[in-house]
Amino acid sequence: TRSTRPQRLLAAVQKNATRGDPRSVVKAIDEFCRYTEWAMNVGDEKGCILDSVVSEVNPATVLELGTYCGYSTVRIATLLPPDAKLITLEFNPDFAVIARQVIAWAGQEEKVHLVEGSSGDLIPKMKEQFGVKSFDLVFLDHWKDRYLPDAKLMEECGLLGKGSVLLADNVICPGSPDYLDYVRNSPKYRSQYFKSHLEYTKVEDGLEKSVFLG
Ligand SMILES: CNc1ncnc2c1ncn2[C@@H]1O[C@H](/C=C/CNC(=O)c2cc(-c3ccc(F)cc3)cc(O)c2O)[C@H](F)[C@H]1O
Ligand SMILES: [Mg+2]
Repeated sequence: TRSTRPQRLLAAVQKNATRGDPRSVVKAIDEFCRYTEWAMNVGDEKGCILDSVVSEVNPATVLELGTYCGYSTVRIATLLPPDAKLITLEFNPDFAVIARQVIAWAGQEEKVHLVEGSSGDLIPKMKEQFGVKSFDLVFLDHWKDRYLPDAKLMEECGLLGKGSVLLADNVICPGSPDYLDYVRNSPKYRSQYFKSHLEYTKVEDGLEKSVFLG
């Protein structure tokens, strides 16, 4: 039967990227998505904004919601110190299988813990099961209607400390209006919009960076 888009993306990585070289993995995916087949990775333009926020926060613990093929997982992991931990959640097993191989090709397995399951089920287990006290950085890139409920769930589970940073993809396209309204108007957050474009297109999109004030 016909291959899936993630399978074709992985094949492009294994064909064009150098094993153990994360930058070549990122470049191979961006070229595949720009010139062969679009896929919903954060991409190169928004990826640079992601990189600058990761470098600024210099997080010891990171949570990513929505691994997909592992593109942003690799971008983030590459910038983390060796003892830092990146937990990424993905509930589609077919995507998880691909993401694990992309992360391995980039040589980032040590820093990445890909957990299969739903954020709604796993967030409440972060403390006891993964020994996480709080997350220094959370990258939200899963179903857009789940950004708000999961942000509130992380608050309720005590996973956000003073200074924790939420960075959300796609706040314009496809958009997450209820989340945007919440973080921009809640006294618990200081929020900032980074205008950019939808990956590999000229359509407007952007990232919202929201610092939890505790
Ligand atoms: C709900 N809890 C979840 N827990 C674990 N994994 C999850 C959960 N929910 C989803 N996943 C997992 O996270 C991923 C979901 C990514 C969704 N992303 C998008 O839809 C998305 C869409 C566009 C887009 C823009 C314009 C257009 F014309 C078409 C598409 C652009 C983007 O950058 C996106 O990120 C994965 F697929 C799903 O299994
Ligand atoms: Mg996205």
